[in-house]
Amino acid sequence: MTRAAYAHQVTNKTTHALELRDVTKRHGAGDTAVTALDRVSLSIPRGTFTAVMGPSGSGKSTLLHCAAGLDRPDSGSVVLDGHELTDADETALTRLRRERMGFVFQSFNLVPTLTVAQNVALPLEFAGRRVDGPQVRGLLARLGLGDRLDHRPAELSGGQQQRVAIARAMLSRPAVVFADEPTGALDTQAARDVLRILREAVDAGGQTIVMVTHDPVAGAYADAVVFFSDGRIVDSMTRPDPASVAARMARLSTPVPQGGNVPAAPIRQGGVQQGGVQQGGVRRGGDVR
Ligand SMILES: Nc1ncnc2c1ncn2[C@@H]1O[C@H](COP(=O)(O)OP(=O)(O)OP(=O)(O)O)[C@@H](O)[C@H]1O
Repeated sequence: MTRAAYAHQVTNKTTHALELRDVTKRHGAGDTAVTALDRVSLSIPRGTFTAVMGPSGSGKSTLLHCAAGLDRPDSGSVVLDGHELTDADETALTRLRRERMGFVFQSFNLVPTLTVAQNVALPLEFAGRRVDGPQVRGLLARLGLGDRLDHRPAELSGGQQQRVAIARAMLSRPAVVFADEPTGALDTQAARDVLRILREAVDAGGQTIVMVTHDPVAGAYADAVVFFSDGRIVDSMTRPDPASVAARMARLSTPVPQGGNVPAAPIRQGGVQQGGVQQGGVRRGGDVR
């Protein structure tokens, strides 16, 4: 999908693949309780690539876990592909994860005893769905792994293993692919290859990707970057470039001087809408909860 089509699509609210409304999640109890997500609202249109960034401990993983039904929010709503996750029981959540979500992790999480082709087919087999052999081979060939079908993960480079994991996540064309630091364990060239593949999956394949990353270069491959700090969305950026993302991250990571305020970048409310990451927390004055 072109960026113009992306901008057009966000005007239609029914096209959201994922919607979080006022999601709050606390970890622990009593004096040691941590509010990892503090009334977070976020809408992700279908066919878009969103990066989630922020300092360590800002709530990114908790967001991903709540969005994928791996963690239950204390309050608020999570709707994925039209299904409310917060009401669903464990069986329903497992089915939703198998049928409508794909996952890509930093550490690839391939099964070492299975071949590349078997790893890619595994989620469909778990879901009891027919595996289309030519489709698996075609997908792996497009990802440059056509001659690696019968290899085991240990016989592949890190970049190749991550491409297998991407094929595994995308084979069933899930409503949302969640990627948690997908380039974190890769060298620069392999990371670029993986990011290009993710970008292509959105542009040519119409996939929806939500990616947590610390890397401004990776974030710049997305259509929009959402910045977290202390469990809240504090900014977003459309058409990101590495320098702007790095500058914003640097400001978020700057410790607050005693009695002082963190210098905040102006929130570009129009830009938020255009980029398709719609935040329920945008107030009239343009600041974000
Ligand atoms: N299971 C848990 N029990 C207690 N506190 C937790 C738990 N998981 C996360 N936290 C706390 O919640 C806050 C948000 O954590 P989270 O892992 O979501 O942050 P993050 O932005 O993903 O961090 P990182 O970039 O370091 O992975 C942190 O203060 C963290 O210490």
